[in-house]
Amino acid sequence: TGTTRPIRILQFVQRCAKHGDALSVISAIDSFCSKVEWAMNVGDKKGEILDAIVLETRPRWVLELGTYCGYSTVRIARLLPPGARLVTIEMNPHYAQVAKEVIQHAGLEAQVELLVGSSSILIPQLKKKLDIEKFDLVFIDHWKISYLPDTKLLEECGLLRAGSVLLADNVVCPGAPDYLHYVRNSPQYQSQYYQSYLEYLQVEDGLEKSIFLG
Ligand SMILES: CNc1ncnc2c1ncn2[C@@H]1O[C@H](/C=C/CNC(=O)c2cc(-c3ccc(F)cc3)cc(O)c2O)[C@H](F)[C@H]1O
Ligand SMILES: [Mg+2]
Repeated sequence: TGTTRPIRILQFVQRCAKHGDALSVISAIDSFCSKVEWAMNVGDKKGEILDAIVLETRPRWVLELGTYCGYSTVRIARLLPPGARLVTIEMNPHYAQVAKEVIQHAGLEAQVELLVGSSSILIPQLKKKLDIEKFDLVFIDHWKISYLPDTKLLEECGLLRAGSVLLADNVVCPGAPDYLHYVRNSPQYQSQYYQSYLEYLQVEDGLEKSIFLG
């Protein structure tokens, strides 16, 4: 009984962050998760690398796998050019509801399409459902064992184009070894590791940026 960690994060955001101010939502979550309760958000250090890659990519269509509480959803959506859209997939309805309210508090609901369901079911439906051609940027942050199968599914569904950027969280901790081997050895990808730290801790982690070559 009682609340869940995502609910406690949402309550802190609703109490301490200014409605419509994405930066205050981001810093409220980082403050809560670094001082009160750790949570698996990409966090402030890796978040700065994520921000830089969103800005350099200037994406029109972004896909996020694993919404959780919506922290990285807000980080990405706040940096999108007008008309650009972020599709985020979350299979846990409780997490999805929390994320929906976090995204609303940040005032970014117009830029975000939050889909509740498993990526393996929803990815093949995206072209039909959302009139999408290809994704310019994919942020991968769901179950680590699902990174590789879902990357192959994106390829098979024709959702990547030459130049599409995949950005994967946690390639060191907890790690995604089969995914890392694939993107670093496949001739279809140009891959680069960005060393950083696990969210809110002094443990190494990093992001892997992989450009699909088509
Ligand atoms: C498989 N298809 C899915 N489709 C839609 N939503 C999904 C799917 N699979 C999961 N979800 C959804 O995506 C989320 C899952 C995120 C998993 N993330 C982590 O495990 C993760 C773990 C650590 C970590 C590091 C050190 C340590 F000591 C303990 C933990 C750090 C991180 O940054 C992480 O991202 C959500 F929970 C799940 O419903
Ligand atoms: Mg992560």
